[in-house]
Amino acid sequence: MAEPILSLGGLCKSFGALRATDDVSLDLRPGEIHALIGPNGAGKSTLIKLIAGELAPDAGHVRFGGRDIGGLDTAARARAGLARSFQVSSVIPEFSVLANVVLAVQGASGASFRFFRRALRDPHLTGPARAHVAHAGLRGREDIAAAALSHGERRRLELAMALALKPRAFLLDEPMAGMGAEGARAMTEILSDLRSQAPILLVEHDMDAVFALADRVSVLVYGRVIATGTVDEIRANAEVRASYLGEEA
Ligand SMILES: Nc1ncnc2c1ncn2[C@@H]1O[C@H](COP(=O)(O)OP(=O)(O)OP(=O)(O)O)[C@@H](O)[C@H]1O
Repeated sequence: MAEPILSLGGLCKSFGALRATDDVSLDLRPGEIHALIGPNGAGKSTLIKLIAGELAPDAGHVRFGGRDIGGLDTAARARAGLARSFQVSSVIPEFSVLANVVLAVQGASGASFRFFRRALRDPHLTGPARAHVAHAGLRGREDIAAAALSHGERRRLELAMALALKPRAFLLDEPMAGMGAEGARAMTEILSDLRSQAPILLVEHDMDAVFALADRVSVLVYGRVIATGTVDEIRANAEVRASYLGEEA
């Protein structure tokens, strides 16, 4: 089996007396979508923050690309290839889709922003930017101002910008949130393709999307992983059904 890109071992985080993360160990392997599900307050967002470096664990480790990244701050983790999308966004609303992605490509290359007009004509920047736009499902929307995009398209733009960082793994916190059925279906297709670029740790409440996408699912309840398995295994798991999915699953 391929070496995991991301692995968590014995992670713990308490807020006062509350154990939000309780001895969590799981991993993310190349090419997969690993979904993290669980009831409200189960600790999903806390876990994502521990991985991204926004919170420090009380115990345990986060390994990424074969090394312990516990000592790295959020920015250093992002530079190392851990892409966290849909939370912080540097989209410039007045700029076109392509210009926003060109800026992201330019930023990722470490170049200065002074010659932005020239950047928009530089094929070394526009070539990759157009490819990221296409991968994120926005082909044909390159010249539209970001401000004019629908909510779902804006998320796709953020994905395109995240791709510019050449991520080695995605942490996606509720990418379907606030989308209608059509938007969620489109995003499901995009994420399905995206896993070939970099594996995805996906926190999502939309169970249709999770069951359609996930190669593996981990179920968090009260900060603990109560089960990890394929979609079929998770649907058949009596403890999961009792504590989370209910009988309709
Ligand atoms: N900064 C904080 N200080 C105190 N308690 C916190 C803090 N952040 C989270 N919690 C608590 O930790 C628990 C886990 O919260 P978390 O947001 O990680 O859950 P979640 O699974 O992401 O929930 P949801 O599905 O509703 O987004 C909750 O009981 C929450 O109230």
